[in-house]
Amino acid sequence: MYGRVVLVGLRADIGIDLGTSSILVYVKGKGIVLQEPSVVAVDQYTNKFLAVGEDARSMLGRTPGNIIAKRPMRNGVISDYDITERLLNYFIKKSLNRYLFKPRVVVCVPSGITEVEKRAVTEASNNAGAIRTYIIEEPIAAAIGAGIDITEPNGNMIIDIGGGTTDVAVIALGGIVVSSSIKVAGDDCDDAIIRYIKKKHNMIVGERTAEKLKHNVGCAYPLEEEKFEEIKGRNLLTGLPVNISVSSSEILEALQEPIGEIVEAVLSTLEKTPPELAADIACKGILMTGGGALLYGMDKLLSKKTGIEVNIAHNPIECVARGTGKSLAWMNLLGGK
Ligand SMILES: Nc1ncnc2c1ncn2[C@@H]1O[C@H](COP(=O)(O)OP(=O)(O)OP(=O)(O)O)[C@@H](O)[C@H]1O
Repeated sequence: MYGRVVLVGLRADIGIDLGTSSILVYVKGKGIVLQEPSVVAVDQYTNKFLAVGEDARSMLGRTPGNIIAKRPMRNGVISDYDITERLLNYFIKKSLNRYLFKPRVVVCVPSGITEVEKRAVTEASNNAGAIRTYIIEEPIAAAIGAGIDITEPNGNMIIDIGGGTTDVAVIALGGIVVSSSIKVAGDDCDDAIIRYIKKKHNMIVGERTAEKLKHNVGCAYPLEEEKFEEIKGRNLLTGLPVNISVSSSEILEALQEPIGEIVEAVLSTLEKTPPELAADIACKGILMTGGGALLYGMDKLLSKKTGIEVNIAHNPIECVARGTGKSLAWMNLLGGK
């Protein structure tokens, strides 16, 4: 589905969804050409990249002493500047095989990030090879990617649940009217599962096992039929490897805290929404994007708590990248640096 784009003699404009969990690259005229986990494996003595993306992800928690597999983005912002810059450079080169001019790049960032953090993203992108970098906020990109006409005067509510951040925003007339961005999302759900398994089963499991449990039997709302998943880990007391079976209702219990914070963010954003726009949202419903929207029952739970219909966008993981890509058409309005 994804492939390298050969562009010779053209300016290549690209949109990048620089996510905590994954990086998606959109090339103007081509669509999404690349989607990889935002993970790198680095030799800590030579500082050399040993693996990037999917190959590096499979090394998480399994590397020998001299290699570290890490995510350079944490909670939606750059936690390791140098690695992020090199990662961007790698993905820009990988998505554009040959081009004469340096690309103009639109990078999508969470709505809550500071001016200093925006500057860090812009610098990392420019140093990675962009001739000019434009910033777009995640809820706007998510809404465009989900096919919403953001310029209309009606209010639209978007909930984007990613790996590191959850962005909740009410959009009207092309701008964000009220929003809230919290550093609680999919990764916190994985951490909550790790803590729960440790406390309840005296067992240590890694990030990947926790994420697998979340994907396969995780839920935010009780399932009609209980599901089970076998997992492997290490017993805390004996230090020996063990297998256990974990049920969906256990994961439901484990996720209470992070899910509760996401629900709170949605309710507080609704409380701050001007009445006319709130009425539009009540009529049209709320739209969810991001990988976290795929957690079973998240839509049902939010619908129950808000009393408003909640829908999941088509292909929610790609929405932000698609919207970032579509915004390339009017990037001059974004005022890049
Ligand atoms: N089927 C699924 N069920 C539950 N969670 C899922 C599912 N598929 C993906 N996710 C979760 O979605 C999250 C990643 O979503 P996404 O790719 O939208 O985030 P991101 O853009 O990288 O992060 P951010 O926007 O916070 O920087 C991960 O936590 C992942 O585990």
